[in-house]
Amino acid sequence: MKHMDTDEKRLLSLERACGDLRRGHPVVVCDSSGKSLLVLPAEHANTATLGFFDGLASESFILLTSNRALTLKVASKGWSVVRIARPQWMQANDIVALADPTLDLATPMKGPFQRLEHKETDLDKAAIKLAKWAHLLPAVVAAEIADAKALVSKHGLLEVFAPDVLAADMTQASALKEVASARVPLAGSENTRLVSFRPQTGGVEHIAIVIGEPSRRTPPLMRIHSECFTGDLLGSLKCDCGEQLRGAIRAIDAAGGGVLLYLAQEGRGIGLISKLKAYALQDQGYDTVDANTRLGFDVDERIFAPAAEMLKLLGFTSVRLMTNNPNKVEGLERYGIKVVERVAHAFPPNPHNEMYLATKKIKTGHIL
Ligand SMILES: Nc1nc2c(ncn2[C@@H]2O[C@H](COP(=O)(O)OP(=O)(O)OP(=O)(O)O)[C@@H](O)[C@H]2O)c(=O)[nH]1
Ligand SMILES: [Zn+2]
Repeated sequence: MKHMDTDEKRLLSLERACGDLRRGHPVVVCDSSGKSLLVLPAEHANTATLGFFDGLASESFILLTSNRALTLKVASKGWSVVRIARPQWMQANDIVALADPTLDLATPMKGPFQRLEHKETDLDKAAIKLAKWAHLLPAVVAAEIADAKALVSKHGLLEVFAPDVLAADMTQASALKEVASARVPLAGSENTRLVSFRPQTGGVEHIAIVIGEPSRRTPPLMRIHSECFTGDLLGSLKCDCGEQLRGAIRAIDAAGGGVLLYLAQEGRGIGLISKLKAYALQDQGYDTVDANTRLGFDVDERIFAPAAEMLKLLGFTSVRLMTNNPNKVEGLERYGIKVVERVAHAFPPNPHNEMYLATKKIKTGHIL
C-alpha cells in the first residue's frame, strides 16, 4: 500500500466514516482515555437502523446542538452539545422529528424532553461534528460503549478519533493540493484559467478562477464565493449569489485581472439538502438565520482556511476582497492572508430576496 502520512490517514478514516453515516450505518468515535461512543445520525433513524444500533448498545441517548435544544425548549447550560434521554415512547419517527424541524407540522413534537446531566465532552462534540461533516442534520443517537475494539472488529464498524474529527477542517485545508488546471473562457471574462484543489485523500474539492494574469507583487482584486447550487446554477431569486458570481467575474476582468475562489461550502457550509430544509422553514416564515439555528446549525458553518490555503498555493499573500461580509475579511486574515481593502459587492434586491438581504444587514452584520 502506498505510503500515507498521518494527516492523510486521519482524513481517510473521516471520509470513510462520513460515507457510513450517510448510509445510516453507525460508526464509533473514540478518545485517548479509551472512552467511545456509538453514533447513528438521527435523520436516518428507522426500524432497521435502530434495531441494528440497539443490538450493539444499551442505554442510548440523543445528542443535540444547543441551538436545536433551545428550539425544543431544553436548557443547554451553556454547552454546545447536550444529551437528551431516549424514553420508551420515542419511536424512530420521533427521533427523526427531533432532528428535523421541517417535520414539526406533520409530527407534532411530543416532549417534554429530558436533558441528561452530563457535561459536554469532546466525544459528544466530535459526534455532532461528524454528522455536520457528512452534510447531515446535527443530531445523533449515541451510546457509550465499553469494548469498542471488539464491537468494531466483530461488526466491521469504522472507528474515528475525536480529536481528529475536531481538527478535521484544518487538516483538510492544509492537505489541499493543486490537481488540475486549464484555460476555460467564461462569458464575463475570456482570459480565464480554472485551477482545482483537492485534499490528498479525496474529500471536497474547491476551484480557483484565475482571471487574466494577476501580479503577485500587488494585492489582486479577489472574491470568495461559497457554492450556491440554486442561485449560481438555477438562477434562484431567493438569494443574490448568481448575480454576485457573474458580477464578480465581470468586475475582476474589468479591473485587469484577479482571482475568484469558488468554495464547496453550499448553504454556508450545511450542504444542499439541509439548505433546502432551511428554505422550507423560510416558507413557514422563519428568516435565514433562524432557519439555520432551528435546524441545529450555527448561523454560518464556514471557515475560510481552505480559501487562505488556496491563495497561498497560488502565490498570493494579500488581497483586495470583494465582499459585504466582515466575517470573511476576518476569516481570511485569521489564516494569514492580509486584506488590504474590502470592496463592496452588492446588487439591487428583488421581491424574493429583499427579506434575505435585510436579514443579512440586520442580523449578520453585512454592510449593505
Ligand atoms: N443555510 C443557508 N444558506 C444560504 C441561504 N441563502 C444562501 N445561502 C448560502 O449562502 C452562501 C452565500 O454566501 P456568499 O455570497 O459567499 O457570502 P455572504 O456571507 O453572503 O457574503 P458576501 O461576500 O457579502 O456575499 C452560499 O453558500 C449559499 O448557498 C439560506 O437561506 N440558508
Ligand atoms: Zn445563493
